[in-house]
Amino acid sequence: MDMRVSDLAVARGGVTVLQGVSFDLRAGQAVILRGPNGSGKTTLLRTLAGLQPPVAGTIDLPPEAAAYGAHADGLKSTLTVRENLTFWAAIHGSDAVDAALTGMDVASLAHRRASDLSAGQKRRLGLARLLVSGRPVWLLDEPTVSLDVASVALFAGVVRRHLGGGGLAVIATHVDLGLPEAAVLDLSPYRTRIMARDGFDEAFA
Ligand SMILES: Nc1ncnc2c1ncn2[C@@H]1O[C@H](COP(=O)(O)OP(=O)(O)OP(=O)(O)O)[C@@H](O)[C@H]1O
Repeated sequence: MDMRVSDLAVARGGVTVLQGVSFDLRAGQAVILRGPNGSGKTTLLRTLAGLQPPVAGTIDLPPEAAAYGAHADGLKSTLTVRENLTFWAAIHGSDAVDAALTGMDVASLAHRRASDLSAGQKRRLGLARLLVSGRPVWLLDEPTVSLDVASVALFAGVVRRHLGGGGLAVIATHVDLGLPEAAVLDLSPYRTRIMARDGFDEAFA
């Protein structure tokens, strides 16, 4: 599985925020997206995930290949941890619930309702969803928000194993994940002039 992004332009609220974004990822490779707040990282990830169309350019990636880990954890609050993963496993036709519970260290919380978890525990459960998706391309938006140092390291290990198994990852993050093997793509040069000059307040006024 390869992913090729060519000359991509993406928009939010009708305003083009990034243009001319190109990168290639092969099996086992990851890229970290960097850029200041409001520079378009989430918009780019949403576009890569097929949630919104590009303004221009191409994304060579079948939408069903990608798992999108959004800012929000997307949990079913009334279901337990195990039920949440079982729900997603059924959707993806996966039997990896136990592996996901262990992988993101939520096995001891398996019978707790998602609504009763701490922010960091919810985030770990949200990331465990990636493991049951079985999808090769992970598109992750600030995956380590709310995670403590140990959980960031755990997550880095999960990503590394995913890459080791031939997976791909595109990760927007402001923190150092401890993945030195990942390429870094600074989005600043691709910000459109209106975004770079006026900032988002003006652009969306
Ligand atoms: N729903 C929306 N409607 C209109 N504009 C939006 C919407 N959501 C975000 N924007 C604007 O689109 C631009 C890009 O936002 P985006 O969320 O992609 O940036 P980001 O790089 O992910 O930021 P952050 O680092 O703060 O998460 C920003 O100027 C933002 O204000």
